[in-house]
Amino acid sequence: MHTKPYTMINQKHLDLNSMKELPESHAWLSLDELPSDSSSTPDQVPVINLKDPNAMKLVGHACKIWGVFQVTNHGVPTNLLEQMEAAGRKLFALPIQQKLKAARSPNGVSGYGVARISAFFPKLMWSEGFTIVGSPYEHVRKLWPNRYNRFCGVIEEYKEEMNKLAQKLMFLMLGSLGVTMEDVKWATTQRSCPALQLNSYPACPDPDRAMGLAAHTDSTLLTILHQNNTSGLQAHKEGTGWVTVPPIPGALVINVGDLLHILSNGLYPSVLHRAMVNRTQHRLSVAYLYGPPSNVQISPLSKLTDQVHPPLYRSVTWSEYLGTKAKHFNKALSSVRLCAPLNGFADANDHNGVRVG
Ligand SMILES: C=C1C[C@]23C[C@H]1CC[C@H]2[C@@]12CCC[C@@](C)(C(=O)O1)[C@H]2[C@@H]3C(=O)O
Ligand SMILES: O=C(O)CCC(=O)C(=O)O
Ligand SMILES: [Fe+2]
Repeated sequence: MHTKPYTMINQKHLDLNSMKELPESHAWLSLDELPSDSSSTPDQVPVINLKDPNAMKLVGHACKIWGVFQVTNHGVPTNLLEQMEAAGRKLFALPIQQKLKAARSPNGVSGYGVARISAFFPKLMWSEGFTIVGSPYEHVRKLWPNRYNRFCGVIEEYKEEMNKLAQKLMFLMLGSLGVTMEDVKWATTQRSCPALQLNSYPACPDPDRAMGLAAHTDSTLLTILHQNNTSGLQAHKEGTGWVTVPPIPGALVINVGDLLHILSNGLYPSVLHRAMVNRTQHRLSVAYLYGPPSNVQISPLSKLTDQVHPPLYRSVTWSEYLGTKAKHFNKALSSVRLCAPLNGFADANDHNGVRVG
């Protein structure tokens, strides 16, 4: 058999860490399509100190205008963030054959694999991921048959801390809309079933033509993202375009997801975001995807609707919505929409298709 120019394990699982040039399967832009200049913008994603007495108002404003913001003084210990990052680094440093032992099955959610949204794009993304829903043990044991306890311990502790922060953020986000936690009983009484998504973006030989993770919105109520000290995350703002969300040591990025978009009757739009790659640095991120308990019906809060402001979305459960997202991807939100927007335009999320650059 002749030697291939890169390590191909199977069609979708190339060992990106060992590639010296960008294969066509991963080239999103051809050389003559490169954007000429990404003009810099003074518009910056808000950074909010959660100990600020004004935090609730600031969070509400950021959710309305951006759908994304960073938080400091969030209460998650820095050393836990470091431990989580180190654990992710160790996982992705394993040989590809080892990682594939914990591969996500075609219909499964947990495990190692390419971005789930890959199915909607003609090109592959320059990233690998590891998803954990529920207990991490089953999959992690396949990676380290004898030494899985430490990794799983970090995961459990991380989920615990992130859950506390997610509750605090829900309190601030809803509070800013004049909604109390009593109005949303499930938020305090039932436990949610969050997902943890570890993302790895190896250094890329041709970063201008590659895509780390294509533009998408999260299906969640909110997502808490930790990124290592390498930039790559970009958020889309109406009227401005793509804005880089710079890593700030110790800070966490908060995204508004589709379910909060629905719950807030469109007042807090879910943010379109993507991850770019670079030539020299390995980028890592860990997303805590927070949703409601899986079978609770989520619909626009009655406090936010009246005759002038009718509910814009029908009710859905998180599990139903994840199914809709898996099928319709960027059309999922508009597929549960009840009435057309007054201004006649489509949902802000309708245009996050194959466009890059
Ligand atoms: C609980 C969730 C939320 C998922 C699906 C499932 C597990 C992994 C999540 C992500 C993580 C990466 C982006 C996304 C778009 C993806 O492809 O997988 C997310 C998706 C969603 O927010 O819809
Ligand atoms: O790596 C990033 O910064 C983005 C990750 C992300 O959007 C996700 O996991 O949903
Ligand atoms: Fe995301």
